[in-house]
Amino acid sequence: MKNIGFLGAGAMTEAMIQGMITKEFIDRDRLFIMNRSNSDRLAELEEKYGVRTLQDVETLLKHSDVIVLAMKPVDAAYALESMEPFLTDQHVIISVLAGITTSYIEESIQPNIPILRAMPNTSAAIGYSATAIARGKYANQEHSSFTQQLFETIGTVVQVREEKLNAITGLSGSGPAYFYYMVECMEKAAILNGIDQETARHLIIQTITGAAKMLSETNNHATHLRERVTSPGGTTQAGLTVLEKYKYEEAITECITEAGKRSEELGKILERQSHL
Ligand SMILES: NC(=O)C1=CN([C@@H]2O[C@H](COP(=O)(O)OP(=O)(O)OC[C@H]3O[C@@H](n4cnc5c(N)ncnc54)[C@H](O)[C@@H]3O)[C@@H](O)[C@H]2O)C=CC1
Ligand SMILES: O=C(O)[C@@H]1CCC=N1
Repeated sequence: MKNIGFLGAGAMTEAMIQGMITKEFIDRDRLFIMNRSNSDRLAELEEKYGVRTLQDVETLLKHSDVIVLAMKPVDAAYALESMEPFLTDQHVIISVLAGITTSYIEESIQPNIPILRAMPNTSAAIGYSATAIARGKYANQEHSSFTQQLFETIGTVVQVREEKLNAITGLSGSGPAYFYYMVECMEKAAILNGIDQETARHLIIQTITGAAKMLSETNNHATHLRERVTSPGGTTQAGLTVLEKYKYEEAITECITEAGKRSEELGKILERQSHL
């Protein structure tokens, strides 16, 4: 059994540890978390999940076989630099950082350390992440399998080629936020139309959950399911016509494309800074 150390105690780390603990993938005392500065946050995670928290990178690396990079992409260069003196050929690194390539990480640290890049999402907290993983050049099948097993404790996993990961980040890494935004808009619209917030919230959540389950459990295509809701000349058609008028498809396409481009940009910014 391996020990897992997290650098970064933010939203994504919390979602991952919550999922792993709930699914009993690993004993709590095999999880080590460190943060750059916020000791209140570490105390909060320790209290909530019974995980072990640490203040310095040397101790974290000493205790961990697998290191999960979970700071903001902009903080990655400093994090890698601080890890470098304490890394050994026994470590495996898993990065969930948007946009940061495995080759950037490989070049920043001593050679031959296996790097896996993963893009989960925050639904990891309840075991519903959609995670995509790719391996860097020093990672082998065994490393991929371990990483897959790890992320399967917090949802589903697909293995992809690394060049797909920026687009996937825009799609499913950021994806939950698009649905939350839609729910926010639907709640506001419901209230505007005289429905109280509590009733609206219940109806919307059940509707979105039902639609997701129809997609996954009936295996029908979204187009077919949409058509079955849409009676000719009925209410749905009236609503969808407005979405078309406001270029809904174009908005969604641009949203996912831009998010993916931003992922690529985040990686490039760091690479440029490192070459300065
Ligand atoms: N939030 C999300 O939905 C997802 C986030 N990600 C990726 O996960 C990473 C973390 O995202 P969040 O948790 O949302 O960010 P966050 O801002 O909530 O947390 C990042 C944490 O890392 C800490 N940190 C910074 N430098 C550090 C260092 N050198 N050593 C240790 N800790 C350090 C910060 O103090 C902060 O608490 C990002 O790179 C993001 O691209 C990936 C998938 C989904
Ligand atoms: O917004 C972000 O940059 C991160 C990456 C995917 C989801 N959240």
